Amino acid sequence: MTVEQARTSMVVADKVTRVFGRGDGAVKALSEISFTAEQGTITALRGRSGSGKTTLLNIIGALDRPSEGRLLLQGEDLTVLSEKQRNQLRRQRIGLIFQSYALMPLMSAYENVEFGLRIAGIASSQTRRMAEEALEQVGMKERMKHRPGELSGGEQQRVAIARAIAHHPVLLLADEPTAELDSKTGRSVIRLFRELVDRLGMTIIMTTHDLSVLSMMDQTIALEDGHIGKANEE
Ligand SMILES: Nc1ncnc2c1ncn2[C@@H]1O[C@H](COP(=O)(O)OP(=O)(O)OP(=O)(O)O)[C@@H](O)[C@H]1O
Repeated sequence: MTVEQARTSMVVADKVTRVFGRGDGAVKALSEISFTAEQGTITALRGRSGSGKTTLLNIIGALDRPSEGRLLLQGEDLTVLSEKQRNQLRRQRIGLIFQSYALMPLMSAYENVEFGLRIAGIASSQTRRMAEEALEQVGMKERMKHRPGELSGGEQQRVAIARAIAHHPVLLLADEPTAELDSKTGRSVIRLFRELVDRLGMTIIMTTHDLSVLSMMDQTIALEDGHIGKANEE
């Protein structure tokens, strides 16, 4: 990796190691993981349960810090930032999608997205326009008055995606975004990801167990027990 590459890539993981606990009880969840994700691409982190996917995603999303190694976002080393700086960076530049959607059941789709923007500190004069725009981008504007319980799993996931992209992040991180969906709906979520990449220039990193979506990725990083797996060499 040249210095120039490190500066221009969206994400650079440089020998990222994460150890939980100390002494005899210590667990090495990640061991010297290095990879690069370029702007405008979709990367899958795949591997069995316990292989370290979520731990790595949390470090990329500045929710956690490596024990050793560096994580660069747009050339900036996240590992040297204070917690306050990391929170601010996450609010401005990163969108997060969780497996279980994490939508508020008593709020409509629109209110869920708008609430997310308010929490992110967006001025109230802007939140309506930004929430509607995000719901439009995921094809949910017509159904935005519905509550999550009145929507299908695929539609709920679209609302969760709208909430994650409404503040215009450069990087979208998704933990098992297709796990709760049937394979057809799962593929349509990945097609939506592709549109976000092509139309908005977003960069997406997602974890998955789902082999059927891997052909739709630009890059797959296989993890095995916290190491980069042999599958990457195939
Ligand atoms: N906070 C923690 N404290 C201690 N050990 C942890 C912690 N978080 C993760 N681990 C351990 O680190 C390893 C990797 O876990 P991780 O959740 O990253 O795997 P994963 O590939 O995302 O699994 P899954 O697909 O089940 O979510 C596991 O052995 C796990 O038990």
